[in-house]
Amino acid sequence: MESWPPGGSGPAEAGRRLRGLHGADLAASASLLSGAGAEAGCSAPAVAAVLPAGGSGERMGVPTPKQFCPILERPLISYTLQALERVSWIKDIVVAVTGENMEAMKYIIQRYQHKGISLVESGVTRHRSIFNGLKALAEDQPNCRLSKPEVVIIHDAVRPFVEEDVLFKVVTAAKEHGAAGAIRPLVSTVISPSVDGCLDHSLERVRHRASEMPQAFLFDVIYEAYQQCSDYDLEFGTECLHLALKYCHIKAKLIEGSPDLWKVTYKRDLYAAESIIKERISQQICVVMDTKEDEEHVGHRLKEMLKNELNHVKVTSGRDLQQIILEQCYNFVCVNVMTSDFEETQKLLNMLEESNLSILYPVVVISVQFLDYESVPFGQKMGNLMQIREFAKEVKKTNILLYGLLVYYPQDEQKLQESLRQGATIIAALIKERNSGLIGQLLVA
Ligand SMILES: Nc1ccn([C@@H]2O[C@H](COP(=O)(O)OP(=O)(O)OP(=O)(O)O)[C@@H](O)[C@H]2O)c(=O)n1
Ligand SMILES: O=C(CO)[C@H](O)[C@H](O)COP(=O)(O)O
Repeated sequence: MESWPPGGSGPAEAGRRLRGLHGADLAASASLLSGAGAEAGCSAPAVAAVLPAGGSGERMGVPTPKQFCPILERPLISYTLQALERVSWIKDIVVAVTGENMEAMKYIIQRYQHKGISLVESGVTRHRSIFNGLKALAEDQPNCRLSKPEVVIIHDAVRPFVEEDVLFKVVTAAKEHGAAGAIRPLVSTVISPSVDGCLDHSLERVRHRASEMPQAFLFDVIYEAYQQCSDYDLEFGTECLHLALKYCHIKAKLIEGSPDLWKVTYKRDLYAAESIIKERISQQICVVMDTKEDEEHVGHRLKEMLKNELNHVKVTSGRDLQQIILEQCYNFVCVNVMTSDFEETQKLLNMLEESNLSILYPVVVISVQFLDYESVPFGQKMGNLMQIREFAKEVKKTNILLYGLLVYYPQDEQKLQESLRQGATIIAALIKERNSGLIGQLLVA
């Protein structure tokens, strides 16, 4: 059985999971859930999640249902699954998809190595899809391989940025109150039009909230509500918390959620989601050198320049590459001062390929060479460096984006400073943009 509070597995995983959880919240919730014994790692409530993913995404206005739209070449739903499956105390995840998309969903699970996912057929409305997911978890179903959880999380497949802390809060609150859901302040005021298209009345914005996801329920409460509810509710309802109130008299606890919980609905939301993901995977850059670092070293100076250029980003040295890969750093700058080939870059690429790091996100590798006209003739240098195109094509197959950067290395200190600054700007742009159209290019600073 999983230990509670969450985060009881391997150190790297645990570190990742616990980010964003606050000690006081954890302690309070742990004791709330289980009485004494929080410090000893007491038993967790059995928690499962149901993800409705059977919609057609009409408002998105593209033929592909939005949950399958690619973001950095990976379907949106895979990000949501990733966010839920990394939470160790969620035992089962049930995804409701249309029969038509069942095979595509199976492929996504296999391709991105998702674990603990069960599929059920969705219904013609969101409520019906959720009900199908709940049925799969209920005890009274024949041939059911899933076990009935104490608490069930309901979360839209198209809300990829759900964090463990909000899941933890809704589950904890559901255990106490029977139901709980994330809310956000309203962005716009809600008004009611009359039949003639004129304003009937408007709501006082500060007194209302937008209901978001995730929501969590005692399983028996929400299952009972779905069993009791009318066809009208199943057809036109949009709020699970409302069903718990209407049919089980449960007043849901409302939990303040983060702005990233919004539901991907329109095309612009895909662009926003892509930007958030790019931003998140660009927070750490590992600089690998082909020589020992010292302060005067041109590679070291480039690294310092990079730190100045990206002052919110963690720039580390690649001394322990295995560890850095394990910590999920997605950006590598391979600085070649002593050599003018790709030996070091190739070693790094091999390690990355073996690690499978790039299964979920594109990994950027920038191979930096210095151009000193006085020691190596330009033509000879270029001849070597053009091989980068072939390497780049090869590693692109495993989702590694390889770029080349040639930094001019003049004797004049001021000019050198300028080309290092330019190099750092190019590196920052390549990492931020992750443009697969530019792979294999040799950019010059
Ligand atoms: N019959 C349906 C309809 C919706 N959903 C899911 O419910 C979530 C939230 O619904 P919504 O944003 O409305 O999705 P769509 O119905 O696909 O979008 P639209 O209303 O624009 O058509 C989505 O993950 C969607 O796939 C579902 O499982 N089954
Ligand atoms: O925001 C929500 C919480 O209640 C639901 O995600 C929303 O109601 C889904 O409804 P629709 O399918 O109409 O977008």
